[in-house]
Amino acid sequence: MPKNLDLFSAPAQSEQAQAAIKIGALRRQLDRWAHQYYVQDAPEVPDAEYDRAFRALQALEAQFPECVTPESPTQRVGGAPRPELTPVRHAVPMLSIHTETDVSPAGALAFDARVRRELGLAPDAPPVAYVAELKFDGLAMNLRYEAGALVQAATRGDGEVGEDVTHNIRTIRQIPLRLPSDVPAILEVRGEVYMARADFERLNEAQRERGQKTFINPRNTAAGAVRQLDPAIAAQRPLRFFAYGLGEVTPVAQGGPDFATHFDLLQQLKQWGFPVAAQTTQALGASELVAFHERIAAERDQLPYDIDGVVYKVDSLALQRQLGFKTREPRWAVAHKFPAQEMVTRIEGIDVQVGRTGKLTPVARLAPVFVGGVTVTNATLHNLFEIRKKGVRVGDEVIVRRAGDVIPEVVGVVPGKRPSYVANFRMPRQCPICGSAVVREPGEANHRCTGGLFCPAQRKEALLHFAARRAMDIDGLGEKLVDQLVDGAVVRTLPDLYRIGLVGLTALERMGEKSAQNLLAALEKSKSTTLPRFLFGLGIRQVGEATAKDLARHFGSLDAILQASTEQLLQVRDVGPVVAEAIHTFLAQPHNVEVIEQLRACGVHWPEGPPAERTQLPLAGMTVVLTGTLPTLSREAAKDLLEAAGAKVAGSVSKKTSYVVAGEEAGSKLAKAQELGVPVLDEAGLRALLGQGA
Ligand SMILES: NC(=O)c1ccc[n+]([C@@H]2O[C@H](COP(=O)([O-])OP(=O)(O)OC[C@H]3O[C@@H](n4cnc5c(N)ncnc54)[C@H](O)[C@@H]3O)[C@@H](O)[C@H]2O)c1
Ligand SMILES: [Zn+2]
Repeated sequence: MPKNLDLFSAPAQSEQAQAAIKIGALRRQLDRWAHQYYVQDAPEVPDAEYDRAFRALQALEAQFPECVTPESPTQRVGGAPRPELTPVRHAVPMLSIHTETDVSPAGALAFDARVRRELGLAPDAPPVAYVAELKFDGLAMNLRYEAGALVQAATRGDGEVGEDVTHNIRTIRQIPLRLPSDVPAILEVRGEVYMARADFERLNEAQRERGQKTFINPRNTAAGAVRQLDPAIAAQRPLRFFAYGLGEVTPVAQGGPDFATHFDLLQQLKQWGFPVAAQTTQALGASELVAFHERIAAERDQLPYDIDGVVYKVDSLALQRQLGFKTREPRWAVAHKFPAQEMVTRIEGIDVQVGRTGKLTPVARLAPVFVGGVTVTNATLHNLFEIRKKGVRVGDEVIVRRAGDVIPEVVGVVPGKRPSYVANFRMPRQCPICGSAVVREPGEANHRCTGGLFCPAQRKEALLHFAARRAMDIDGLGEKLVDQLVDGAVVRTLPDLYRIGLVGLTALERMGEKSAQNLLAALEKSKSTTLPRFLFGLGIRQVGEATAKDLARHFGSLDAILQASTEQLLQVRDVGPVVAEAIHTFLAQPHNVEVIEQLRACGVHWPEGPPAERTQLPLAGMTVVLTGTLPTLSREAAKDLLEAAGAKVAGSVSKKTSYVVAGEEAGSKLAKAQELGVPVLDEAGLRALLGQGA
């Protein structure tokens, strides 16, 4: 195409005008995001998204330097301080750090090359000494000590003026309030306040249980806590600290410390009682920086806190001074990032998974996204309430977080990107695995499958629970064997357990004839049980050992329980509406009743009696304490017998104790009984009391 010289006589002009429009748009976008991030502690987009726009702006400004203004986000640090907090002017500005976003070793090579060039080093000059550190993902803090006492803690703010947050920082145990006597008169320690991942997960778990809004990530949670007005709230958020540098310090001429290297300075900080990350190390030349980056990238998931990269600093403080600063960043340091732990992607669908305990978890199917170093296609949405709170719908662009070995989760929706109308997600009313009714108990955030024993998703858990010592007490039926039995389709439901024969068992891998015989004997023995153990073993939600005992005592027989209405269930001691409803729902599922009938048909049996309402139990009102080892009865068995007879079994002896049953090696409880004059029985005496003869 021939050039039209007339029409394009001023191409630079229009190109620049176009660039100016783009620059304006990027700055507005970045300013909005930075406000949400730095001032509100509630980012709208992941860092990777912010960084991309930031780099686009930097590239345009590099091309059109006349468009650069001091207000541009590329020329400034952080965000405006919160007006409710007292402003603090930093004695030494708190800067940003130049970021190498190239996650390959090239990032370190580029930094080393720049340092060498700026120091005017010849190509054959020896390698530069660096310190390699972790880049903690928290918020920067300046701790000012005067005469060894913490007098002020301030955030970075816009780098010149930060916020006074001393009231909150005092609640962080890792930050010393007093320093040893050898510290300089003025000492400002700089470092990062952060929240450990496990603490963050626990905090969110608690929020979820209370049906309250969850936090997006540890960084913003830590920043939000530090910038609270109320120190009580900050004190409830478990915050931690790592030191990585200094601010103002008493000058050498006035007796201040004279460090030669950054590394020496960090060692001194450690001595004075500040936490310094163990990974911090000296590194010689670009090759050792690359090795550090690789090593930490591999360790990153195992670290107990989030890092978003590593930081390299020129070790010699003299060389640092020689290199100096650019507008917003030192020339002697660089941040070398790792793959982002939060990314934006689209939700293509929402599936529902059923866990081992019957909990239904909505899981987002995602357009594949590279996050936290792996490609992620699914992320948990936790439960229906989380979905509603976050306003997540299919088709939405969402922020996905994957940090450490925590399962990837959807933390929020990117606003303003929703496609045309999409219906709200609904929980299925039937379990997607077994078709049983799905319920949500009052006050619970989670939906659950009521299938219990019948639900394949819950089979292994149900079998283990049934076999447990306090339930049917099937010796030798542990996790590994249950896995084998279920995975090999040998056992589908509880009654199948009593149908496996020697042939079926010895066919299993690693199962010798002797162990098979032992298991069969244990199964046979378990058939003779008690009603409370059997009820507990069924794994009905809300029915623990104590409730199982109350139910058995109250109704006397299984059939009476099976026929009980919710109202009748409510008459049982300690059974409230939630428990009654759980029992009723369980027993209303025909397949659960079927399992019970089959177990009885297999020979599982227990002594039954008349309901407690009509007969006064022989030991009602008595309190008995067990101590020492009885000749034939186990502690559990003695307790079962006593409770079945209406006695209460207590853990300590008092004046109100009716009897102490003492076996061999009885200790202080026996002594106490004698001291208080409480009657003491041996096993024979116990059996007599129970009316079973000696
Ligand atoms: N998601 C958003 O909307 C949004 C908005 C604004 C900024 N951001 C994010 O904030 C970051 C940019 O902010 P920045 O200018 O504060 O730079 P930066 O956070 O990338 O680097 C400077 C900071 O690193 C921290 N740091 C951690 N370990 C350190 C160590 N060992 N030595 C020294 N400093 C260490 C300090 O707090 C320091 O202030 C980017 O990651 C950006 O993505 C995100
Ligand atoms: Zn189910």
